[in-house]
Amino acid sequence: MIEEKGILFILSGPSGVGKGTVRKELFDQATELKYSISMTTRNSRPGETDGVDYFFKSKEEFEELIHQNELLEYAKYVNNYYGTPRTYVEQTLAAGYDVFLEIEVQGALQVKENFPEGVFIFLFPPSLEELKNRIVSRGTESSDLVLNRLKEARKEIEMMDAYDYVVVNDKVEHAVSKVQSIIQSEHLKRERVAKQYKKLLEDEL
Ligand SMILES: Nc1ncnc2c1ncn2[C@@H]1O[C@H](COP(=O)(O)OP(=O)(O)OP(=O)(O)O)[C@@H](O)[C@H]1O
Ligand SMILES: Nc1nc2c(ncn2[C@@H]2O[C@H](COP(=O)(O)O)[C@@H](O)[C@H]2O)c(=O)[nH]1
Repeated sequence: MIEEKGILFILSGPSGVGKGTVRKELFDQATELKYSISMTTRNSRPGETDGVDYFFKSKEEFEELIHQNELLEYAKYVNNYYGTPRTYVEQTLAAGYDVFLEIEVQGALQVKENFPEGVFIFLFPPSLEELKNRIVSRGTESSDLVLNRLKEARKEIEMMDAYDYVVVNDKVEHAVSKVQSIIQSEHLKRERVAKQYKKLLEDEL
């Protein structure tokens, strides 16, 4: 019997490139994906809701989750912790649903160690100048934090080669359509492999 597990998709890339925007648009269209809501110790931004955008935690609560091995991955990013709840991801994949993570690069590399079969997508900005414009125009960070995020972005872009796919977020609809094509083709790939495997088993019997 072939196990029908879901596929883990990881969308990553520098702050401000548009990961959240692309993910929200994708989810408006692709209802079969399950989004894993992250934990964070950063303060909520206006309009963000606990349990929808993030699970907001204190530093102590987050460190306890680390200690209890409750996180699939976590990273300290510009003075705050961010992490992915392990149980949700493992149970949802085991139930046969695809899971979608939207996380920064250190975390994505940790996931790759434990889930090498995951599909890793790097969202790339049209230019560094445009990346800066996007973070600044979002208006959620002070100028110090914008600089820290841009410094981090340079390091993150250097890790791009570790990903399976690179998608340029020039126009949101283009980027979303490329991510949708990646999802479809990964399903076709796995169906093909499963068929070959089934045939191999039948031939052996
Ligand atoms: N293709 C695009 N063209 C122009 N602006 C965009 C595009 N994609 C996203 N933006 C804008 O850029 C800003 C940053 O986008 P978003 O918050 O989605 O980035 P992010 O990668 O999720 O950031 P972070 O990692 O900091 O959470 C937002 O103001 C968003 O509206
Ligand atoms: N390693 C992880 N990174 C995460 C997770 N959830 C979000 N993120 C990333 O953190 C930065 C900053 O996010 P912001 O909401 O403060 O702008 C960004 O790159 C997110 O994608 C996670 O669970 N693990």
